[in-house]
Amino acid sequence: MRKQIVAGNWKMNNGLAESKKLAKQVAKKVKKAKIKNANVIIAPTFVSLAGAVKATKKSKVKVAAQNMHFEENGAFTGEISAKMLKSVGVKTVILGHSERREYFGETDALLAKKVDAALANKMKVIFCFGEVLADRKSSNQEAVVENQIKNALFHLEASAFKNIVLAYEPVWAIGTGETASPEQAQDMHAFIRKTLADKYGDEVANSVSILYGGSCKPTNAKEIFSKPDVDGGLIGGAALNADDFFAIVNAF
Ligand SMILES: O=C[C@H](O)COP(=O)(O)O
Repeated sequence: MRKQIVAGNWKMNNGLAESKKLAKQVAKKVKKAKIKNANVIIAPTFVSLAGAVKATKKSKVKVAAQNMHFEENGAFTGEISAKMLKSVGVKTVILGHSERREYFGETDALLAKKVDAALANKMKVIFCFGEVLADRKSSNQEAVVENQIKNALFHLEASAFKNIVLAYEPVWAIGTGETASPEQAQDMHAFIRKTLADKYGDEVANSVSILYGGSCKPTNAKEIFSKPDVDGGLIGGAALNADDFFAIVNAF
């Protein structure tokens, strides 16, 4: 059975104290509710990772980074490597978020290198992709998504997918309040699974969790998560409030 996952991407929000507080609140709620069927992940900024790891130590909540560099160390001012993330207890990293692609020029080729570095360091990857509004309007969304996946991931062996979670995030739905409809999400997730199956076979395709991201809220999560190929969510704004985030976790 595929893992059901709800991951909160805190983006550039919260200092250390707020991050520790929110991490503790999430951990407490997950523990109290004895959540078994959903894997819960939070992704604070780099400066709060160690604090969040400590704050969630006795819970099942995992901590992820929002980005990393593909090199181990060296003259890369402002960057953080996989080994550094692991040194503070972080074993999961979000790669390919549309904000990284748009504002920091991250390309599929660069992302392929980051994915390789994360996997070589035995980290888990939440790999994001998705089309912009113009692609959707021109019915080009499947071709765009297929290329993003192929370019960054299809050099990998099938076994690598044990450590990869995919996150489909239509850019037009991120932070806009405009969610993809459950049907749009399902159609795309089924297409993504077929793309994987064509290359790696059904066993791999059916084992990879595919998350939906983009204005996912307590009010719409249940309907989106009820679709057969949607295995959870990558949550932005609603992950900054413990009650809202937990309501989404509880949507399973
Ligand atoms: O990584 C999370 C996504 O960008 C979704 O953000 P949002 O829930 O604020 O739309």
